[in-house]
Amino acid sequence: MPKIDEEEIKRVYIQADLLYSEAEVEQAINKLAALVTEDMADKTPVVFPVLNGGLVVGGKLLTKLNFPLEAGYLHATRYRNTTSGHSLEWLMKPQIDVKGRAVLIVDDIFDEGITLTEIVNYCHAEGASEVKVAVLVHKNHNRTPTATPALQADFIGLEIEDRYVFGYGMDYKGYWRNAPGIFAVRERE
Ligand SMILES: O=P(O)(O)OC[C@H]1O[C@H](OP(=O)(O)OP(=O)(O)O)[C@H](O)[C@@H]1O
Ligand code: HPA
Repeated sequence: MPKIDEEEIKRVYIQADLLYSEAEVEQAINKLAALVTEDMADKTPVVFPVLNGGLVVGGKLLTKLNFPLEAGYLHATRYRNTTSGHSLEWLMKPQIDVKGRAVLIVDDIFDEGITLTEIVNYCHAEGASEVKVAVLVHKNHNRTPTATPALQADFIGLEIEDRYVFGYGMDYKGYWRNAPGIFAVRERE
C-alpha cells in the first residue's frame, strides 16, 4: 500500500473551489427525495446505494423516502481511489433478490456512466421489473465512450462542470468523502 501524502490531501482541500455549499446539497437531496417519491412510492422498491460513494447520499435520501421499501447496498468500484476510471470490479453484488421488483440505485455521481450502466444491466439480467437511477451529481461532458449505451439517470440532484470533484461521498484519492459540500479540485497553474 503506497504511503499517502497527507500534505497533498490537505492542500487539495484548501485550494479546491466550492461548487455547492452544504445547504445547497441538502436542498438537492430534498429535491431527489421528492422526485423519487412521486415516481416510486407505490412500487415497494428495493433501494441499493452503491458503495463507497453512494453511502452519504444513500443514507440521507433513505430517511426522506416515507413509504414502504427494502434497503440493501451493493459495492462496485471503477476508479479504485484514483482520479481516472478502469473496468468495473464488483466487491458485493446485491444480496436482496430483485426478481420482479422495482429497483432504485443511488449513487454520488454519474460521470462517464459506465458504473451505473453495468449495475442497471445486472439488475435487469436478474429479473428486476424496472430499474431507476438517482444520482446526487451529474457531470456534463462529451467524453462518454461510444461503446457505452446511452444510460440516463432518472433523478438528478445537481449538475456540475467537467472537473474532478469530492465531498458528500465523492473522494479524492480515497479522502474527503466527508467534505461538507461539493468541491472541485483546482487544476495546476
Ligand atoms: O460514471 P463513472 O465514470 O462510471 O463513475 C462514477 C462512479 O465512480 C465512483 O465510484 P468509484 O469507482 O470511484 O468507487 P467508490 O464509490 O468507492 O469511490 C462513483 O461513486 C460512481 O460509482
Ligand atoms: O469527479 C469525480 N469525483 C469523485 N469520484 C468520481 N468518480 C467519477 N468521477 C468522479
